[in-house]
Amino acid sequence: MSEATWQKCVAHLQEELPSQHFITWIRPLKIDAGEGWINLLAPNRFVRDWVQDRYFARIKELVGELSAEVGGTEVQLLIAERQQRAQAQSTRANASAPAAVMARESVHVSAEASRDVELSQQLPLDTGSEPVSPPSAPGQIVSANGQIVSSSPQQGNRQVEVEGGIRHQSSLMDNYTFETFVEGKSNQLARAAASQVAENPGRAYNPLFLYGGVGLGKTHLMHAVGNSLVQQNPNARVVYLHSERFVADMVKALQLNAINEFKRYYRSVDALLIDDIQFFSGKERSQEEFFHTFNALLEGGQQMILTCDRYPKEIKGLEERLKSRFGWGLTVAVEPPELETRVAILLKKAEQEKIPLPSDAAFFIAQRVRSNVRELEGVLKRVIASSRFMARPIDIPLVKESLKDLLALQDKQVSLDNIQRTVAEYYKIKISDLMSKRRSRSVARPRQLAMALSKELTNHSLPEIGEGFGGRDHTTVLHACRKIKELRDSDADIREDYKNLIRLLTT
Ligand SMILES: Nc1ncnc2c1ncn2[C@@H]1O[C@H](COP(=O)(O)OP(=O)(O)OP(=O)(O)O)[C@@H](O)[C@H]1O
Repeated sequence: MSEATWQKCVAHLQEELPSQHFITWIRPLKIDAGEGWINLLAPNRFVRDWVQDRYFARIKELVGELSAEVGGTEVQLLIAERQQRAQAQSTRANASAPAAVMARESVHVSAEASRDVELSQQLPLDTGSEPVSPPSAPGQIVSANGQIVSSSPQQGNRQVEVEGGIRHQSSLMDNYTFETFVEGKSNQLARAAASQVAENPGRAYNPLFLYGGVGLGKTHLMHAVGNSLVQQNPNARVVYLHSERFVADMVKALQLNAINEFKRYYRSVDALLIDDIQFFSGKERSQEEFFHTFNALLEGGQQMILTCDRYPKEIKGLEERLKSRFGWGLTVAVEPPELETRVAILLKKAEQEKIPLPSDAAFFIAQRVRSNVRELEGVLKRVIASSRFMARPIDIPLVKESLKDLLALQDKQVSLDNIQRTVAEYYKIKISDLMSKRRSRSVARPRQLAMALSKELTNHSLPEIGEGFGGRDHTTVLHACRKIKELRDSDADIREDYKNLIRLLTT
């Protein structure tokens, strides 16, 4: 392999890649070549890993084609850091241990890097306020023509075919769209805010901060915005990553003295989506870096969407200045979906799977799986699997059969007694008050709540519940359920009480 052939390869890459990517990753490569082998020498381990992960396959392909054109033999390609040259040569001399060996090594480096911040805190602090400049890309996944940039390969991992012929991975989950997101009271505001952001990135709400418990659709909404931005503008540089990945990238960049590339990369995006920012908690160096990134993006009018499992002010170990900045845009809660939304989600997911799901079966499942949507999806998958396995259509008997263990556990946990005891304790009244005929508000409201909870959390029929509450008629129970539903919409205290009681009874 001659220098001239390598230069041809470089020329191809220059055409295929966005210029900033070419300048950052390809141009610094030097070669060391001989008959039948070529060793790419990267200035540091960081560039080596990056090229290894994103460009190596394409380079290999080009080198093969170009050597064949000049009648050369098969070329063995390696990549190493410049200082590892001797080692790489000895590897080469010893055996044919090319790309794969190096590739494995790069995976190892990433894992090492995620050891996090204890290490990074010993490293020099760079307050980093240099201007935004063209992208380079630590630990990220970049499309060949820059049209999608995303991160965190453990996410979507879908292959994207892009102009220029290089295949890259993008981690925007393409099924997490607005179309596949079911709207209900619990997520209405978050859904509306996300659509606004998708329509007016950088202007509507910046940052958009979504918070709420696990598995409630925050990540889904975030990706929906990202997908929408890319759909509207295929050149939009949308970066999605988990906050742990941000930390790991930063640690790695510090270790490898490539912090400026790290900064440039994160500050050059059109939209930065960071999931589960509670992981920044206690990681001071990452917070420092993120703070500067945050400011640069905000100043540049680039959109940020952040998710967290709690309200920003409640994140312990997070700097006050970050907490206050998170509130500069819009902070919206995503709540656990109510029964009707759970049913709608199940029906939608079944439709996506092209499996008929009768609404009574959907209702049956939704009444029993209340904690979050991820769990709901898991249960539906189980039911679908049973249906396929037994070659039977989904109906309530099949659902009961496939969820036998789960239902048995639930029946044990939530009983009328349990509900009555919990409600009485919560309102500091006597259980006998719940059974009594007393009509004063301080007793009647808790009683109605307890009845509504019994309908929601147990499999008892209305007459059975009435019976369990001092022998009342089923219409009284029905009235209680309707009243509580109405109050949950109009009265914040009742809404809060209901939510707290559900939590007390189900966790
Ligand atoms: N309203 C919804 N409509 C359709 N699917 C939903 C909805 N809410 C959640 N999901 C689905 O539930 C699963 C979990 O959602 P997601 O990962 O977005 O939750 P999350 O709030 O980000 O949770 P975590 O904090 O655990 O990451 C996903 O498969 C998502 O598609």
